[in-house]
Formats: sequence, C-alpha cells, structure tokens
Amino acid sequence: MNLFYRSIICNVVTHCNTHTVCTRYIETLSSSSIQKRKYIWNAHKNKNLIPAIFPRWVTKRSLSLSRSNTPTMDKINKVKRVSIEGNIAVGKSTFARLLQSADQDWEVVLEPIGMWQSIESGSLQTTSNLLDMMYKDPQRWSYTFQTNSCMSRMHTQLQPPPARLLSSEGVPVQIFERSVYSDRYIFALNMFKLGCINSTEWAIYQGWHSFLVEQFGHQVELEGIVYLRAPPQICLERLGRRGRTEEKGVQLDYLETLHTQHEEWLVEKSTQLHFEHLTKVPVLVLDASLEFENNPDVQASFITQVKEFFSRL
Ligand SMILES: Nc1ncnc2c1ncn2[C@@H]1O[C@H](COP(=O)(O)OP(=O)(O)OP(=O)(O)O)[C@@H](O)[C@H]1O
Ligand SMILES: Nc1nc(=O)c2ncn([C@H]3C[C@H](O)[C@@H](CO)O3)c2[nH]1
Repeated sequence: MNLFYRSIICNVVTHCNTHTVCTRYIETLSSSSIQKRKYIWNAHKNKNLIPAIFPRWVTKRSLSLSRSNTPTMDKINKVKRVSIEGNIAVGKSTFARLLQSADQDWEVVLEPIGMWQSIESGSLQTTSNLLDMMYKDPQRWSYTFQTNSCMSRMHTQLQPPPARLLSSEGVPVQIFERSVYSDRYIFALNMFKLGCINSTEWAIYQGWHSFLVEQFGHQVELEGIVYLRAPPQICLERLGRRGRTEEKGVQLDYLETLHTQHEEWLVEKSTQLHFEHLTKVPVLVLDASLEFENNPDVQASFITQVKEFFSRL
C-alpha cells in the first residue's frame, strides 16, 4: 500500500504538466471514490485551483522520489515517523531541540508557527498575524486558523527525510512537533466544543481532513507518539515565562480544556478517531512537569526512554 501511494507521486512528477498530473492522479484513486474523483476533476477544471492544491504538497517529496529506485524507497520506508504532542508551552520545542542534539539519526521538524504569524495577503505585500487574530477573536478566526494550521502540518508531514537519515545504519526517525491528528483531535475539536467553530464549519473541517488523510495514506501516518504530560498550571507558568505576545490572553481554563483533549485522546483513548491506523499507534508518556531544561540526569533518562521506544516501533 505504501508503495502504491508513493508510485502515484512518482507518476505525478514524471508527467509534470498539470493536466497529466490530474489525470494520473484520478486514474489511480480507488475505484470506490466516485465523489472524490468528481471533486478533483472539478478542481482541475478550475485552472487557478489545481496548481495551488496538488503540486505544492507533493513537489518536494516527489522530486526526490522521482529520482528514486526501489532501494531508495526501501530506505524512505525505513525512516520512522513520530510526533511530539502536548499542551501549549509544556516544553515540546525545548524537548525537540534536546532530541535533535542527542542522535544523528533523528531529524526534528518544528511546528511552523512563523508561517501562522506572517501570512502574506494581497498584492500590497502586507502580512497578517493569524495566530494573533485567532486569539483576539476566536469565533471569527478559529476555522480559518485550523484550515491553515492543518495544511501547513500536512505539508510538513509530507517532507522527505534528509539524506542523512536515508543512509543511516541505525534507527532513523523523523520527529514532528504536533501533527495533522492533534490539529483535529486536540485543537479543532476543542474549538468546536467551546463554540468557536460552529457545527457547519466542524462538518466541513472533518470532511476535508478525512479526505486528505485518506488520500495521502501512509505518507502521513505515524509510527509513534511521544506525549509530554504536565498539569495545565505548570504550562501556564511556562507560557508566562516565555512571554509570546499573541498568548497574553491565554487563561488557565483554556489550557485545562486542551489538557482534557490530550488525556482523552492519548491516555484514556476515549476520543472517537476516524483512522484505523491511528487507534493502534503506540504512545510514550513522559512526565514533562520535571524541570529537565537544566538537569542532565532527567535529560539522560528521557533520551534513554525515547531510544528504547523508537527501537520498538
Ligand atoms: N521541562 C521544563 N522545565 C522548565 N521549563 C521548561 C521546560 N520545558 C520548557 N520550559 C520552558 O517553558 C517555555 C515553553 O517551552 P517551549 O517553547 O519548548 O514549549 P512548547 O510546548 O514548544 O510550546 P508551544 O505549545 O507554544 O509550541 C520556555 O520558556 C522553556 O524555556
Ligand atoms: N487554535 C489553535 N489550533 C491549532 O491547531 C494550534 N496549533 C498551535 N496552536 C497555538 C498554541 C500556541 O499558542 C502556538 C504555538 O504552538 O500556536 C494552535 N491553536
């Protein structure tokens, strides 16, 4: 199945004009997805839409795959994909940097927050800070924010592993800070529960999220999740110390709702998931309330646990 999806991408690149891209893609979709074909075909007819949707998501990964032969695909498939999940300011980026320096076979991909803070809008070369807009007026901007954050996460998860990982003799791992899954099962769901995303927006979000995750198949699947767990009160203190301007209005109750979402998805497993593989992904829970930043003993213990976890995936 993995090779199946990856061969689609190779076809896309080999025939790089837009018309062929669409035709090839449509030909290779599963025979039961009539509706999906119609959707893509209609998109294809709108000449402005297609270049914006397909090639940007597939280009980077596909360029490397187009030159690839079966041994290279084997190497790509050997790279495991893991996400780091956890509440706001729990220490994911700090932990990710620690992992990056711990092992040459690990490649960390941080959350693209800079993109959300600086969205190019219009021809006047102005930028909008969507993160700020979302925090200031969540009712108005949450759906837009989730659309953008999920697209950027999708893009991130489709990036090919660096050459260093492909030539690794050990256990190469791509580590993503959050994922298309936390986008839906933590943030978007939380915003829906808080009434910041209405039921129509929620239905639309879920529709395209399922569609995209299913179509990209194994390329966006994770082999493991590391959950950094800490009480919301500790996250609030760290958030305050970090002092990111957009987050000034974040209150404890918001962090508590996000904490509940994490617990339901990753510990209690009571969140209703829509992807079979996701229900089976192993989760490593680490006690992130420990002040590990300046404590080499805690750091060493975390790295040992992570290494052991990765080796079992
Ligand atoms: N284990 C820790 N102990 C004490 N302070 C920490 C710890 N981990 C992170 N910090 C501090 O907490 C703040 C938030 O950390 P960081 O930016 O890594 O969080 P994050 O989870 O990546 O946040 P976000 O959810 O916004 O992406 C930083 O100031 C960092 O120095
Ligand atoms: N609403 C909402 N949806 C998301 O998918 C999402 N992902 C991250 N964030 C916020 C948390 C931090 O302030 C900041 C950096 O993580 O961005 C999000 N907010």
